[in-house]
Amino acid sequence: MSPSHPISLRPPTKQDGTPVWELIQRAGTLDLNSTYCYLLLCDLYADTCMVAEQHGRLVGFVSALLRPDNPEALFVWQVAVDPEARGQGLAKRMLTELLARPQADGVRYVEATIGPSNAASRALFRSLAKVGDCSMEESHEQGYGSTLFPAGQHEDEPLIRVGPLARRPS
Ligand SMILES: CC(=O)NCC[C@H](N)C(=O)O
Repeated sequence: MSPSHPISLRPPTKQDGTPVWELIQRAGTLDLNSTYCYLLLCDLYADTCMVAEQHGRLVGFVSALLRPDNPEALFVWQVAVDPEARGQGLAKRMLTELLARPQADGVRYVEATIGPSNAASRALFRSLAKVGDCSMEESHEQGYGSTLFPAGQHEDEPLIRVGPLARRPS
């Protein structure tokens, strides 16, 4: 896709569920969840999810939720960019715009689990920490170790925590 076509961002709707599933397949770097899971995220968690469209085609997706045990923490589940839309800062743009939503007003920490093979995501969160002038911590204890997955099926997913983010002026 030529970079000349503008990319627009918006909250998802349930109609995006299958195109998101197809995007995650194309991205090839994330756990492919069920179509139902993406339908549910796009429908019930739209306030903290984002889709990116270019020329009518889905090229980016972020799924996230406010942690039930700590509403000040936004847990970012997946960040996906279509291979043809990479190199334009789209992942950072989606995350930044997600954090700018009113629903994210109380967010002080951004969390995610990132495996060693997902260098792009790790760099994204390191960049978020730099822009936010805050720290990025990593915890294997609070993440999801490979032993929690079926034997040999998954790499470690240590928890990454960026924050504290500055409070936005009300
Ligand atoms: C931030 C991010 O994309 N994490 C991925 C977690 C996990 N491997 C998944 O794909 O759901």
